[in-house]
Formats: sequence, structure tokens, C-alpha cells
Amino acid sequence: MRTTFQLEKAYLNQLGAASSRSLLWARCWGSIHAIATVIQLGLMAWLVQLFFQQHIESITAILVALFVTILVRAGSGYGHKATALRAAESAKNSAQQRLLEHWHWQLTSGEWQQQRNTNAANDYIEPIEQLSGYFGRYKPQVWLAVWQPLVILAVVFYLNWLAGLFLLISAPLIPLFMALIGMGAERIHQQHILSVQRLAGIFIDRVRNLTLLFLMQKLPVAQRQVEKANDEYRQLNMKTLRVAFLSSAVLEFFAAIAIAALAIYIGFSLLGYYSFPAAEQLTLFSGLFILLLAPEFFQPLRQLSQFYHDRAAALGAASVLSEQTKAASPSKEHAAHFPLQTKSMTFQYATRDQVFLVPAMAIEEGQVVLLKGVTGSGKSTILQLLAGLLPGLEITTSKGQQLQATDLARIGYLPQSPWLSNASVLQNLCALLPEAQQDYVFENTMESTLLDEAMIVCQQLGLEQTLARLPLGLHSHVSELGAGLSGGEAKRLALGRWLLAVRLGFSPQILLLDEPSAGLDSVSASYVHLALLELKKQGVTTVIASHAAHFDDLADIVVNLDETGTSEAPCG
Ligand SMILES: Nc1ncnc2c1ncn2[C@@H]1O[C@H](COP(=O)(O)OP(=O)(O)OP(=O)(O)O)[C@@H](O)[C@H]1O
Repeated sequence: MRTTFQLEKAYLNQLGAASSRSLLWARCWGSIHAIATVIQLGLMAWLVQLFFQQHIESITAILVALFVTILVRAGSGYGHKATALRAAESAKNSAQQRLLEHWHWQLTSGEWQQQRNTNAANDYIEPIEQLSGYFGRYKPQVWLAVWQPLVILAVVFYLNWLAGLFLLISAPLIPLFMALIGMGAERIHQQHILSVQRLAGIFIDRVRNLTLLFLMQKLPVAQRQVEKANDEYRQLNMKTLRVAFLSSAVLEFFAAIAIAALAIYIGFSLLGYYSFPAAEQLTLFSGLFILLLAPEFFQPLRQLSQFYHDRAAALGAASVLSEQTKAASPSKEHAAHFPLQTKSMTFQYATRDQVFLVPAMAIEEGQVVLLKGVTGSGKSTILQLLAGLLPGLEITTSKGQQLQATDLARIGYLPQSPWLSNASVLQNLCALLPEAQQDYVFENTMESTLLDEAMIVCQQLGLEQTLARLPLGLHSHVSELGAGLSGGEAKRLALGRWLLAVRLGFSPQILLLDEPSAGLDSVSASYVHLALLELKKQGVTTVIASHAAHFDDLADIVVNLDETGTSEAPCG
């Protein structure tokens, strides 16, 4: 079993980069706070000594200094907390950003699995919240837990070496026990997060299917399952609390013993009851100062132990988050499958004798390939082979790797007679966007940017006048048969889907267009030409089948099927 949490630590370090500036400031404020603490306690001890020696005249100056130090201490404490909180926010933002990028990639690459919707929100909220303690408390405290004891140790050693030795010996015990207990805590936290997710998943799933469960008379079974998951979660919660209490009890115990030992040494030495080494160095001031410093010596370590559970929680959360974003930033990697290559092949429809010779092609990213040829030469057939609608064509990357199913899912295909759905123009236009965005369109709650983008696409395709003519513009209804739109308008609307999808970042791996200008007048055809030019500028790889000369100037590669030709299959 993997116990080193290397992946998780690497993930947390990556997030830490986003909050490094705030963390640096938190450390600076923490250092000032530690120095102000030592000065404040020194002034207090001095004040007591002067009071007992009845040097009342210098007390005012010390009181003023004490007041200033208290102000500095309070200010630096506030600065420390505020910058630490900012560090936590930056880290959480960075984690959210990564998760969203990952989800965006999944949506665009067709890897989004429907069943994950149930857990997605929970995966997102719970673990990201768990990160805030690590970056906002634990990380700044690690610095303070080293810096403050070191400053105090130096002062105590200066005042009395034996007291310094006491502190020096007792200090390492705390991190040692903390680490021993913390090891188990990390694993428990990871289980804790998974258990919360499981509980949420089980609950939502049962609620969703409540009617079905009722009809099947399975409600008591479902209830028992939720209760069981709830019980598991409760037990795990108690386990987490037990570990937390155990670790703080151990720390309190050791800190209390060390302070008590110091108090005995200083008290007995000052009273002269017992002659300890270095006892002669002690005065009322130094003894009191050391006693006041001792709890402050342990304080940052004790706090670190409290926050150590934030580290365990963050590692647990990181294991969930890094798992989700393991393939993060794939959008670029994923698209980097070019150049695509197809092997030459022959194809024959089962019911026909005609054999098509499909030529080999090598397509670079962003290129426009033009399939030319007379009617019946097999242009649509090749597009369908490329789209995977007809079997047999092997598409590989330049390294000879076959395209994955997810890549094939990203191939866009616009047939000669495009389909329309029984919905508004806008809904038809947004049909290629991810489901989540389409929901907004259907509920009429989409952002205005989406509406603006849809309008821009309509302008690019010369559909403005069409929209002006329709009773409700973009919200006008069209039927599946295109009632309300002419054939040419329906064709441009279908092309507009791709323009909109590309504008919103949902680019297809490769776009296959079958006779995009067929049946259009010259004005409409020129709009389509401009739209394809726009797609080319956006870097979309396109294969256009067209017998017209409309798109010759766009083409990087021209495949003339009249030259590759067809043949008749031998009979029998
Ligand atoms: N599903 C099919 N079953 C049988 N034969 C088909 C099928 N689809 C097309 N064909 C035939 O294959 C030949 C090539 O058709 P295809 O549509 O690929 O040509 P095309 O070059 O795109 O023609 P056009 O420019 O008219 O669209 C035609 O003779 C057609 O009748």
C-alpha cells in the first residue's frame, strides 16, 4: 500500500505556487509577531522586577514600551492571519481552476460520464474546502513553529543555559509524537472524504429514484442502505475525533511536564532550597522571564499539532482531487494527435458493384482538405468513412497509433441535408454545446455572452434578415422539417452550430462538411465561404466535400476523386 503520499504532496506543492506570495507575507508577519511576543514578556518581567525593587520612576517608560509592543504584536498577529487566509483562498482558487479545466476538457472530449454528475458537486466542494486549513493554518504555522521556539531558545540560553537545555530536550518530543499519531490520521482523513462522497452519492441516488423505489415497494430497503452508509460515516467521524483528541492530549502532557520542571528548577533556585547548576545566573527578572517564555515556546508547536490534522485532511483531499485532475491540462495534449493519416483502401456498398478507391491522406492540424469530384465519385462516402459512420477506414496518428473512441467522438460531421430539432432557432444553434449549457438555453437563463455569441454567428452567416423576419427572432420556433426556414437558411443554421461551438471553445478534432454550399444562391454561398474562412483562422481542421469551385482558395490539400477513380467489382 502506498503511504508516502508523493502524488498528493506534489499536487499540494503545485497549488502552493499560487499562494507563495501570501505565504511569504504570512511568514514575515509571523516572525514580527514572535519577536514582539518575546519583547512583551521581557518588558513584563522587567516591570515586575522594578516594582519589587521599588524603582517606580522608570516604570512609565516601560509601560509605554509595553503598550507599543502589545500594539505591534496584535497588528502582526492580524497581518499573519489575514495573509494566511489570502494564501488559503489563492490555493483553493487554483484547485477550483484545475478542476474546472479538467471538467471542461472532459465535456469537450466526450469523456464526461453521466453517472458522475451525482458526485461532481460534492467532489468539488468538500475536498476543496479541506484545503483551506492546510494553506491558511498549517503551512504558515510550520514556519512559526520553527522560528518562535528558536528565538525563545536563544534568549533562554542567554539567560540561563540549564533552562535552555530543558527546553531543547523537551522540544523534539512534541514533533516526534505528532508525526507518529499523524501517520494514521492521514489515512483516516482520506477514508473520511471517500465516505462523505459515498454517503452523498447513495442519498442523491435514492432520492432521484424515489418514485421507482416506491412503485417497486423497495423503500424500506433503500432506507436501510442509507442508514448503513450513515452509520459507517458516523463511526469514521468518531475515529477521526479520537485521533485528534489523542494527539492533543499527548502534546499537552509533554508541554505541561516541561513547564512544571522549569518552574520547579527556577522556584527552588530562587528560594535557595536546592543548589542546581547555573542557579547563580538566575535573578527575579530572568527567572520570571524564562517562566513566561516557556509556554510561548511550546505554543506554536501545540498549535502546529492542532493544525497537523489540516495537513492530514488536505492530503486526503489532494488524493481525491489529484485523481480527478490527473489528466488535467489534457485539452492541448488531447488535441495534439496531428498529423492524422488514413491508409488507402477500397470500399464497396454491399448492394452495389461499384468499388471506391479511397486515397491515403495525411492531414496536419488546422489544414483544410478539399474532396473534389463529379457527382457519384464517392465524396460523401469518404466523409462517412472518416466520420466512422461507414466501417473500414483506419485513421492513425503520425506515430501509427489508432485514434481512440473519444477522439472519434470529437469528429464533427455536417451532412448534406442537415438535421433540425423541433425547438427554437437558438436551441438549434446551441445543439452542440455541452448539456449543462444547453440546459441554460432551454430554461432561458443563459448568460448574455452566449446570446451575443449566437447573434455574431447569425451575422457571420447572413441570417440577420431571417431573424428579423421571424416573429420572435432567435427564440422563434422551427420544426424538424425546417418549417419557418428556407432550405438554405436551415443549412447555414446547421453550420452555425459549429461556428458557435468553436467560438465557445468546444472545437471538434476534425470537422467534415458535405457540400456546405449545395443548393445555396451565390450570396448565401459566399457567407458559407466566409464562415469556413473563419473556422480556418480559428485553426479548425476541416475536410470539405464539394463539387463546386467555391472553396478552392481555402484548401491546403485537394484530393481529386476523378483522378483516383472508381472501378467495377469483378462479377461472381
Ligand atoms: N448507402 C448506400 N448504399 C448503396 N449505395 C450508395 C449508398 N450511398 C451512396 N451510394 C452510392 O455510392 C455512390 C457515391 O455516392 P456519394 O454520395 O458518396 O457520391 P458523391 O460524390 O458525394 O455525390 P454527390 O456529389 O452527388 O453528393 C453513388 O453512386 C451512390 O448511389
